[in-house]
Amino acid sequence: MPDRELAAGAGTSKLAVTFGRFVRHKVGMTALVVLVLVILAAIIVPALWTYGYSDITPDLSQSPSAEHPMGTDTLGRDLLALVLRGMQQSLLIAFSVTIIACLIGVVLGVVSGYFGRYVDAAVMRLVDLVLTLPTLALAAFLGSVVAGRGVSWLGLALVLGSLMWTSVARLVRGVVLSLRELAFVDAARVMGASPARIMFRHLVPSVSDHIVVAGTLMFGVAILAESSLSFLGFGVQPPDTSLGLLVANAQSAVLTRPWLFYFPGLLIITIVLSVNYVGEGLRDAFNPKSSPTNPLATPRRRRRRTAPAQRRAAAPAPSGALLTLTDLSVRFGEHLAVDSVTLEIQPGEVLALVGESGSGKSLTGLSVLGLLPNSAIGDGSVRFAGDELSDLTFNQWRAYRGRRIAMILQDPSTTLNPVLTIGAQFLDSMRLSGNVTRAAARRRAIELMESVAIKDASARLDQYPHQLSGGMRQRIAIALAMVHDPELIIADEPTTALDVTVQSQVMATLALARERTGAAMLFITHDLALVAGIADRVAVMYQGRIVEEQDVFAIFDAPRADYTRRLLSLAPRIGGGAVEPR
Ligand SMILES: Nc1ncnc2c1ncn2[C@@H]1O[C@H](COP(=O)(O)OP(=O)(O)OP(=O)(O)O)[C@@H](O)[C@H]1O
Repeated sequence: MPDRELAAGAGTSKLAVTFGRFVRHKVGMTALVVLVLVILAAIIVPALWTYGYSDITPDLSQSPSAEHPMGTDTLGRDLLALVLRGMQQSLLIAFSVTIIACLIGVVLGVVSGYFGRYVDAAVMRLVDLVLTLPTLALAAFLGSVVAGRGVSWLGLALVLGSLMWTSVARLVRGVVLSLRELAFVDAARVMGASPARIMFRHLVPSVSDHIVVAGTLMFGVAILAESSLSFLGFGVQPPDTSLGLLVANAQSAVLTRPWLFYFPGLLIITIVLSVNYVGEGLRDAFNPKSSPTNPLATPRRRRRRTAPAQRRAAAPAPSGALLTLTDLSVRFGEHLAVDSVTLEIQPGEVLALVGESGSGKSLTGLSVLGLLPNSAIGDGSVRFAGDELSDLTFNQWRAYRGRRIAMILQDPSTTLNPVLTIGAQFLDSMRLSGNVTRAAARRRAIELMESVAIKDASARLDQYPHQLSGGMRQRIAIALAMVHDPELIIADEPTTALDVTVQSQVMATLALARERTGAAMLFITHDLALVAGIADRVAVMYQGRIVEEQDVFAIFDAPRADYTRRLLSLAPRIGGGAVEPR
């Protein structure tokens, strides 16, 4: 985990962390500087420059000189003054198009994603319809209508904006579809919030990063669209000008007076490339995991390290531990959620990580798989079988996730894909490690399901998760985690979402599956009673720190930390008796 981020992010908000990431994105930052310079030039220089864009000088068709740095056109107008005016108009139109398209796209996207069903179908058909329209031809037609009525740049921006919103609408709809089922939306509903409030107060801010990136990229497209329209004669009309119009006017003079063509052409390229690179930088800054080649995800000092294949053969950690966490910290702005956690798990060992809600257990587990939330800033070392994991790239992670380290999460109803049959989910998982025939996958899936006590496994393979009970779903999640015979299983509160009677069956299944494969396990729970039946060692976590770590017998017989004693006093006694280690 990038410690530079920790330094940059300590005591700062998510926005500041994102800004810090963007500032370190060299390409994005360089592009932003270029873009700002271009915009400043378009705003400031016309007021300082000797010539106005409509001034006629006696210097006809002059090549660049000290008097006219970009030369003059056939009418004697100074090209620098024209280019500056062209930049103003092109930037103004592109900016307006972006705002209009984003407004339409966000409103339709969020409404479509939130209401779903008929509303969604109607909006999506509208999107399809607009996508089938030949945008440029239609914009040319509408542009000529508005231009004919003397409508200015705003008319052109309205025409383009009303044709270019579809990508934003589809993006926002997709994100809202996945967000609307989350608990915070239900909570807002329960509090009596109106749909409009839920959409624009709760959902739109959650997609703001997507909107900013999409808007930036659209700005580049809008510059090109305006230039193309003006080039075709349907955009900005003389005596005013734009970059596209200047290029169009220079067409016939490319060989005789090339400066008329090169300067506005180069500016269009510069602006569009800069905007695109700024968009790329923003995307990486908002979501460092989004790009496998994102330099922010793999700081340079870490990229020098060996590839996973080489590291697999590397010597194990000196202690022989399978997993070693050293000084692991996770921070959200000023909040230190995990504070210098150091832990070891030996091959085949079960370490229980116990603590109350919010103590940092899940974040510790997620750190092992490099799956921290985007807003989290992590630091410290995670060594697995001698390999340092904290600096892997997206592709390098694939050698570990699901294959060598498996994770079982709290709620099987959300971890299993609701639209795939159980059989398809086994097949998908098995294909991670190479091609496997359907028949072979089916045989192995049945074997795995029987090993977690699923009766009638063959018939279950054709069912969907919603057709199974909660306990069955979690046992299938355990079987899925075992597909690749992982060396380490991270089980994060695997029974919390189940009712008490099913809990013990699932725990027994988990213990059996682990014993059968000999995998080590990090068992995360807030329930000390569960720990007794499965763990070899217990680490107790409180407010982000490990306050005690002992053998499972010692934890129950002679707890050292006050907090552990308090936890023990709260642990339920099955049948009223004491909690017994296994
Ligand atoms: N995405 C996030 N943004 C901000 N804070 C977060 C985020 N995820 C977790 N936290 C904070 O980090 C702390 C530890 O969270 P974590 O999920 O690791 O706790 P936990 O011990 O696993 O609790 P639980 O069993 O309730 O999940 C909590 O204070 C939580 O509020």
